[in-house]
Amino acid sequence: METPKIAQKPTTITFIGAGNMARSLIVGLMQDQANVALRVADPDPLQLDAIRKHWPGVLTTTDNHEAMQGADVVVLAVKPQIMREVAEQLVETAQRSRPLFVSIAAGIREQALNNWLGGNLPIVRCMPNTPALVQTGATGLYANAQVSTVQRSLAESILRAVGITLWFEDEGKLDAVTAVSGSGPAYFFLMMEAMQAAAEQLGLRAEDAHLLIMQTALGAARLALESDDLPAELRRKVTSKGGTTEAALNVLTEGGLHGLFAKALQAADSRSRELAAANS
Ligand SMILES: NC(=O)C1=CN([C@@H]2O[C@H](COP(=O)(O)OP(=O)(O)OC[C@H]3O[C@@H](n4cnc5c(N)ncnc54)[C@H](OP(=O)(O)O)[C@@H]3O)[C@@H](O)[C@H]2O)C=CC1
Ligand SMILES: O=C(O)[C@@H]1CCC=N1
Repeated sequence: METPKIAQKPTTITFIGAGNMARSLIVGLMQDQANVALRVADPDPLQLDAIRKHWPGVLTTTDNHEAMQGADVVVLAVKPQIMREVAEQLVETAQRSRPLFVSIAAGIREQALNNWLGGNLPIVRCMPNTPALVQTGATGLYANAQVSTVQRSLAESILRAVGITLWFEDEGKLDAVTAVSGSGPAYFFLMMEAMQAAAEQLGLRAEDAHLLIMQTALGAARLALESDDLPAELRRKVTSKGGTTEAALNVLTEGGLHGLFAKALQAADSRSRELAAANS
């Protein structure tokens, strides 16, 4: 006879804000079939309708306070520029119910957020990325001193349901994480766009170019992840002396690709710090 499973109470997770990043996390979590009950609050009823249509089990509301009632975890997923206004409206509910807050906002420091929410609350700051949508996300996490061991595991299990996680003991490192993996998918998408345009200029049909580029990106990422070789060695293995790859790579290096990436990531890191300074 099959042993009956002990039904565990699902963890209630409330999302404040149902934009691009929150939806990636929500879809990833629903696909993971984790034992969670999701609630989502957003001012846009159309946004909420779209979520309910796909996931009828998700409770949606335009009222942030209602969504927070009895939640174990509250994910703050609004733009950094409006985080203060949103958080200050939640003080009463936050101090009464004291859930674990998880902020995904770029730049906003834990100390500032804690002050806006009334103080002395457990807060995990994290920097996820949109590939969470297909459970291939990468998230950097930082916990303040009020976060218990159980809450730390809880935050980690939520983000691990949609990809890999990495803890940082120094909150300042999250600016670099934002520049590398938070914004990172956009760099690869831009490269795909550029390769697509170039491939079409070479005479390939759009759909053929698209398929070749996507599979090559996937193959390169999987190879780099699974191989014992570092990317530099994998690159060398593609590059025959006097061949086609060498011709292309010369153009990219002479065009200053390394310097461009250094400047681009520096700009993202600086912007994250600026957002922190403007909201401290
Ligand atoms: N996009 C990404 O790849 C990543 C984003 N982040 C972070 O995630 C956060 C959200 O970014 P993103 O998803 O891109 O932005 P979006 O603008 O797509 O999402 C923000 C959502 O918050 C809603 N909102 C506005 N005001 C309120 C309010 N008072 N209460 C509840 N919800 C509200 C917005 O509604 P409306 O549109 O109607 O104003 C919108 O749906 C940011 O802090 C960002 O730094 C972190 C990692 C990656
Ligand atoms: O562009 C942004 O500010 C957010 C944070 C990382 C990705 N998107």
